[in-house]
Amino acid sequence: MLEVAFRHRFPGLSLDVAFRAPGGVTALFGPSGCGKSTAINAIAGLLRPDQGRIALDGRLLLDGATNLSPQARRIGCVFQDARLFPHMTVAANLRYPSRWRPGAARDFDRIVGMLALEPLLKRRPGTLSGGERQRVAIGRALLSDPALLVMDEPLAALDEGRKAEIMPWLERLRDQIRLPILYVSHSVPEVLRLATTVVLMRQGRVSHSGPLAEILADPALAPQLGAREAGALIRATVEGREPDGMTRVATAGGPMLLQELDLPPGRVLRLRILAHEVMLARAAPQGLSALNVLPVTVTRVEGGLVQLALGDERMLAQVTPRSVKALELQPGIACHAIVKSVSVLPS
Ligand SMILES: Nc1ncnc2c1ncn2[C@@H]1O[C@H](COP(=O)(O)OP(=O)(O)OP(=O)(O)O)[C@@H](O)[C@H]1O
Repeated sequence: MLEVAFRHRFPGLSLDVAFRAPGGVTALFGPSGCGKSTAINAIAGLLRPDQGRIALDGRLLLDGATNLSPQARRIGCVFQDARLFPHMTVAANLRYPSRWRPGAARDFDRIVGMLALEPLLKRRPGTLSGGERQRVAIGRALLSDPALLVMDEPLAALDEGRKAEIMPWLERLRDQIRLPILYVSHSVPEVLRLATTVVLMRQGRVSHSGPLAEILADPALAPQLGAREAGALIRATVEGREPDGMTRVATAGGPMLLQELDLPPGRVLRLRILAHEVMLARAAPQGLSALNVLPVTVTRVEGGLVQLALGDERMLAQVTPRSVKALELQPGIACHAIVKSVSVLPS
């Protein structure tokens, strides 16, 4: 568990940042200039805030009397620009952290294998692609034997192809190494794929934080995430294949049909249902082409965004203010959510 609380004043911005990051991937999300990099720098020991307390797994990194050096904090950093040493080979870059952490050398082969760095070892950073450089930067951060990895927009400088190349490595870090990661991003798709917890920042402050699914299903937070991205993430379990090839899944609100998925029964998935792909009806609709109609109860209405309870999960529907009135949508009203399209994310 990372515990962060600090204040710092820059000429144009006063920061007052407080949050906790449990295990898994915590995404620090917010508009440009809100203070995300400053928070990362304070945690990594690259900036001393005016005041504050930062602790990692109960180990004090910073308070009025303590200010551990970046090396002593056991935090591996990966930035947007890989920040490799240009005059050193990839192997020498990777071995660099073992100067102050001799134990890290033991993990060299394992991490080189995991990130498929073997073919790059003799090359210099200038000869690598952006994606390869980031993979080396991730390897170097892991070889410092960190207790936490902080990544400040590690994919921002890469094109879509290179991003797609790196993403599975990040998922492996999360799922196989189980290293806690603090991940700064502007990108909702990245956050959706990687994060377990989200910390939303605005103008130097944390406005909200919580589990990813909870943050996504909060209609009041949709403007901060981007209106087009408003929508929920719900769990589903593959049940089986229908005779026409469609896949039947179980959700908290009952069964749903998805396009053909080559996945065995029992596999757990996450379904991304965008608010503008959901229509609401007070009576059970008949003669619809949409396949998925789920019984839901309205839990909140914020403007045109309606939060719905689907069993113990929450989803969102985007409707017009006129429909809110016409359907008399208010908390407690039972209705039917017609889901026009769903995208499937791995669990
Ligand atoms: N060393 C500094 N001196 C003065 N102001 C600074 C300094 N570092 C950052 N700032 C200011 O503090 C604010 C927060 O910057 P920060 O880099 O933390 O934002 P950010 O959320 O990471 O932005 P981005 O997403 O664009 O990287 C900005 O207004 C920035 O100009």
